[in-house]
Amino acid sequence: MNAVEAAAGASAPVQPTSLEAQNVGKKYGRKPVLESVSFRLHPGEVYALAGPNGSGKTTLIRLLTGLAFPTSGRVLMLGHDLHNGGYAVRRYLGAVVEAPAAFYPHLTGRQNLEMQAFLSGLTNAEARIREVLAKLELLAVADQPTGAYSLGQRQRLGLAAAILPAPKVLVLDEPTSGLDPLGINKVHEILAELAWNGTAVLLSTHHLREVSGYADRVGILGGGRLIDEVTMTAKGERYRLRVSEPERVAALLKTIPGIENVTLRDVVIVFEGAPQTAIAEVVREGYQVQALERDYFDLYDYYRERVRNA
Ligand SMILES: Nc1ncnc2c1ncn2[C@@H]1O[C@H](COP(=O)(O)OP(=O)(O)OP(=O)(O)O)[C@@H](O)[C@H]1O
Repeated sequence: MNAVEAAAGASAPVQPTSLEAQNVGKKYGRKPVLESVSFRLHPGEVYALAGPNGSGKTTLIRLLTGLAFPTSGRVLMLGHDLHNGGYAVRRYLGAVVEAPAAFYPHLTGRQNLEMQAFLSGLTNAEARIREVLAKLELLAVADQPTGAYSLGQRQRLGLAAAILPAPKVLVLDEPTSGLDPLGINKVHEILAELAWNGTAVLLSTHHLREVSGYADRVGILGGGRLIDEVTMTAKGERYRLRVSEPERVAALLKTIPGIENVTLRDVVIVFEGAPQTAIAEVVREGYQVQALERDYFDLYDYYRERVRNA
């Protein structure tokens, strides 16, 4: 076992971080496109990158996959510096950058995957190729030249090629662009399943509501900086409260131990923590409670606010 295999966790008791950006920056000429971006991704986690057009998602993905060099900082894949000596770990990477991926148009989908398998050193890949074609619902067109594929079919073949060698790290730039609604769902299902089986998945996306169902963290890029990182699994239970004097009650709630992140949205108070504690105190202080309900976290709303206020 060589050092790379050891780092990839072949028999090591503790798996290293799958993918890590450490203060990554990128300039084109004098223009900074990314500044000091840091995050970590572990095996089995899904990290979604969101951000407005031009915020730097594709640039970051090019750096994370070794297609471009950072101007500052470094990228670690499976514990190795991807741009400095750690080139061999790329064999554990599956990626689609600048989708849809390019294919030989005169070859069929299956032949393109056979070529990919050969280049990746996969032997006896026939069954695996059939498996990924079935997973991406491409068996019906598998023996047609890819030059005749629709955008959505090429997009799905790109993902099939990326997952063919069962990568430990999967990085995808907008894998659902150009897909119909059922295709979008299918791709998200596949990514969730891959993560469930241990693959670390990073994707850039504009489909916030879909990824919020299974992403562990969502990084929000704005103007080349990671302006926020939302941990989806740790989202506390939140409540919406309507009362007679919202501003005073919001101020009161902020003083109660265990009640956190109190905000006022117009006349509605949103807070995290035990609702019984909050209501008991509000009533004791003589305010009238008009309504109390669960506030489900909406990543899209949160993102809109965050980007607007960045
Ligand atoms: N090769 C390049 N040379 C100069 N500037 C570049 C280059 N590539 C990207 N940029 C600039 O970097 C910024 C970020 O671009 P990038 O494509 O990474 O954004 P994005 O978030 O992926 O956008 P979109 O959502 O539209 O795909 C843009 O201002 C873009 O013009």
